[in-house]
Amino acid sequence: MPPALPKVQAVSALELERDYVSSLYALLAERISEARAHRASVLKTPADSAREAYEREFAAERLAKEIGRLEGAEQGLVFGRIDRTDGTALRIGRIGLHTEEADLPLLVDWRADAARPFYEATPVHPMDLRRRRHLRLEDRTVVSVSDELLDGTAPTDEDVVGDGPLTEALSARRTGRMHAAVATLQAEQDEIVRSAHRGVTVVQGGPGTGKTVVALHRAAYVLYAFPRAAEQGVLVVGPNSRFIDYISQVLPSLGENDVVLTTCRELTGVSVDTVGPFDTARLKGSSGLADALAGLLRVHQAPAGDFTVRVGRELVHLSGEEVAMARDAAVAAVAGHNPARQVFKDLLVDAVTDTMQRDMGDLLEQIDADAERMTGLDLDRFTGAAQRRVEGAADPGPAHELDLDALRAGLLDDAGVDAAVETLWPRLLPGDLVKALLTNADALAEHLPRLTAQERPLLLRGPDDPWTDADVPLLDEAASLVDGPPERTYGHVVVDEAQELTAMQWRMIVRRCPSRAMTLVGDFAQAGPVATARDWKEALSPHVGARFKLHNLTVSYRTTQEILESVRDLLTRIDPDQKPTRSLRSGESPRTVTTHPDELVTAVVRELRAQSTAHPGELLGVVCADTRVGELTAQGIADHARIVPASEARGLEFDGVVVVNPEEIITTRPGGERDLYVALTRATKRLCTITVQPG
Ligand SMILES: Nc1ncnc2c1ncn2[C@@H]1O[C@H](COP(=O)(O)OP(=O)(O)OP(=O)(O)O)[C@@H](O)[C@H]1O
Repeated sequence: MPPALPKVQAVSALELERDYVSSLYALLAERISEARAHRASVLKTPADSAREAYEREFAAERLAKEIGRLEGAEQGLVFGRIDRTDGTALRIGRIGLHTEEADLPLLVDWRADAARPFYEATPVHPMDLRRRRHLRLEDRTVVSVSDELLDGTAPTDEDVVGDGPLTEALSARRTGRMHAAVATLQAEQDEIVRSAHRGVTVVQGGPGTGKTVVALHRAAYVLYAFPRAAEQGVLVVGPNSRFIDYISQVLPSLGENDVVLTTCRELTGVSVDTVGPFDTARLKGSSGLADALAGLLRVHQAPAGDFTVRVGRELVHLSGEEVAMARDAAVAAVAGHNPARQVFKDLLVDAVTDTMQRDMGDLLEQIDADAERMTGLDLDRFTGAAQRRVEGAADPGPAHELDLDALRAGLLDDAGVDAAVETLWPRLLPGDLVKALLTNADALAEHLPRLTAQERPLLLRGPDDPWTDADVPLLDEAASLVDGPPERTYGHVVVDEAQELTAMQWRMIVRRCPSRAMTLVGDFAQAGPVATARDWKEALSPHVGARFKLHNLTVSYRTTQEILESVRDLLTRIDPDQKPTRSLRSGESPRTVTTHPDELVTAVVRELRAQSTAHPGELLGVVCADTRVGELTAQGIADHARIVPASEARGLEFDGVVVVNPEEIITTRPGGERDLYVALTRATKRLCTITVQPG
């Protein structure tokens, strides 16, 4: 018989918390209806001018965001409570809630400084806490509480010392969508999330060590704690749309809807749906392509030569030196070929008017001098005095002065001048620049001299070939060279699975983050075949030198100890320097099933059936070689589990995973052992590998 007392304690603590939490929900509902009413009244206000209409829209949009923020926080609104040794208590939740009457907030936002001890206090450093309490809610009701006593005192009637909430969170069933870990963020994660460091933060760690958790909570923290960065916006970049979908609910559930979540492919708005061969993609990812595009651009910026333009009946000539001066000044004045073209044109027109003025002056002086020589009269004085007598006007100045402003304006509008400028400095489209490089073997040879003769043809394409994935960063590079820096930049950029980025993709990302405030998380042991860097230094040094702060996460919250052990040899092969990760969890030993090639699908179905019968409701994933997806889908595997091509498995997780034909995963893409390592580390509970025995 369990002792009666703890049960009574638990019920009373639970009821106490239930009352408090329901009053918080009532307050939240009030805030939401206030915001809705406010928005409705703003929208009803008549606007007498365009400006007023704009202001009204702006206010309504701000209120819509506020409503979204409040609604987003509804699920699991409150999850913690800290009791200080001075007897005061604070409730910790997804957002803060205050009333004017109360001195202390009724609910403290998890990112507020006051909430820090909830994450960081330990029995060794209790941070003036007596107790940390976790609340678990279902819908809007507290269903359990669990306390940790931190000051060494013995539990009293009001404490409920139970199973760790982290263990509970980790063993919960997966849903196919990532959830916020805000209630159980661990101290080593919290330290990174809450760091005051504004530069580049790098987080590395093995599979399941919470890198994505840290990245997303960091994004939410930045929005809360760094108002300038928040104002400029936060961008989160992930490896593919499947992953973006997987993480898409985390930030809204933390009350943050204002983050742009995207992939490199979608960042530019160029639409592509073709993936090129790996060798080509890897070459296109190298930074040499940026130099090549810049080099090729210079060919289109008055590389040499003089400039002659017809003005009326005159031909005006500028020397090669004058043209070069205008070119250098234009390039220095403004970023982007097309904007600089305008400056170049202005400078040429200035030079033309100067030349005309000079020539005209010379000509008139020559006429004056000839006339004086012949007549002995000072013609300037003579004509000036005569004119004054006629008009009664003041001295109009030297007779040879031109109306320079009118001349300049006329030249800027002149089609002939524009055509002459166009031959020296043509207007360009970004795609034209990329095509000019990739469709021309001579341009490739000239601008990519370091590539071997075998490599260069891999880059050649036909003028009408569709753009591929690997062309997107080239088009983006070309856009920045041609039109100047991107219009939309961000105050903070978060990159997940950052090991996947090529040098050209890094350039794309960094270009959008002028402040270089970034949180980058990844694991180079999981790098795919196109990744160009082998470590953070190589990836980041072109952009920030050695100025980045590196954190290591060493505890896996996903993968069981047994699974980690089963991939240890593989890890040593693909990344011998990587420190082994330890897991908080243990579970079943991974299993291997061997089957005949013709029986592969049957074996997969049998395994999935067995798993779903033994563990109903659990989320199952089948990871296979990309080339195998079609067959498994056609055979109805998707009725039992999610089918994930190995190339898109990074970052995802399932309760149970079936890895289909590891040999095939290894051989389908270059560096396939890394794909296999990723595939084998996706399960939270159960891993089964189905191998094929030839013949
Ligand atoms: N503090 C935490 N509380 C609860 N769950 C956590 C915590 N930290 C991590 N997890 C869970 O552990 C799992 C793995 O976390 P996450 O996906 O962030 O790891 P990762 O390092 O990004 O993995 P990968 O290298 O495979 O991309 C997720 O289900 C996540 O929710």
